[in-house]
Amino acid sequence: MTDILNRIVEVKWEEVAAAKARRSPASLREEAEARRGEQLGFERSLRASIAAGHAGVIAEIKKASPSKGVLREDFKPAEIAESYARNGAACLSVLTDERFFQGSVAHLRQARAACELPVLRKDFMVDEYQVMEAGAMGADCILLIAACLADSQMADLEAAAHAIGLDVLVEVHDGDELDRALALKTPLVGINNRNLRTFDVTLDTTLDLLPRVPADRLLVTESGILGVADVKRMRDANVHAFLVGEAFMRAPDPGQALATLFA
Ligand SMILES: O=C(O)c1ccccc1NCC(=O)[C@H](O)[C@H](O)COP(=O)(O)O
Repeated sequence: MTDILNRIVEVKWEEVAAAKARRSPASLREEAEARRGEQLGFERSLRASIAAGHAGVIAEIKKASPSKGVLREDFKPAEIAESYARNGAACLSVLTDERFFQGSVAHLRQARAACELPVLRKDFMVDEYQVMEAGAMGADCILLIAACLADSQMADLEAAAHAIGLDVLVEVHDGDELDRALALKTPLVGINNRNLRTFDVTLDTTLDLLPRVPADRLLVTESGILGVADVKRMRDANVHAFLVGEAFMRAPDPGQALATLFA
């Protein structure tokens, strides 16, 4: 049976083909290249927050997810972004996938315009066209998920992102994916505590892989950070960068939830 990750990737290829028919890759690349230099420095902002003694929080803006359904009915990306910025987020992560997460490019644009924080385009990248879209829409960073990319695809997508000024967060879930991610140039390595095929979540994923992450990489623990005990467990293990979605999206004031979680 096709698992959800395979299904998402199939849909992404369909979307890319349709998008290329609407607008040529050359025209899109021109717009992305014209925006080179406008990026706010995703990695820089994370590192600055940590160097200042805070957690480096990538605060996510997502309306829904395949594992949890709708997380937030009252969904206003600009207000959420502004609240995150006021409450100490280092960066934003905005879902742009429509089919599975009810996200959109408009959400990213609204969030980016509402504050000064750098933004990750959170989507399932399979083709360089999507990287150019990210640059053109004003993203500062893209996500590469090792579970759905071959080595050569990851390297090509990373090179395309760097060429237009975007940072890259490479996401892994096990030792094999980590080895493959470490062959890339990017220092940003996300360890996803959620298995994207089964949806099982355990923070042990980060703790188990942590000793294998070289000191020159910036490790981001992703998913399943729900309470102060989770944050403490990670900080005690010397993990200082976090990608958090659900815990904030379910709160009446997402920024206030961030401040409480990382007090
Ligand atoms: O969240 C899902 O259900 C999901 C399913 C399939 C692929 C990716 C998925 N989520 C993406 C993420 O990893 C999270 O949005 C992100 O790490 C934040 O996680 P959380 O704090 O648990 O919302």
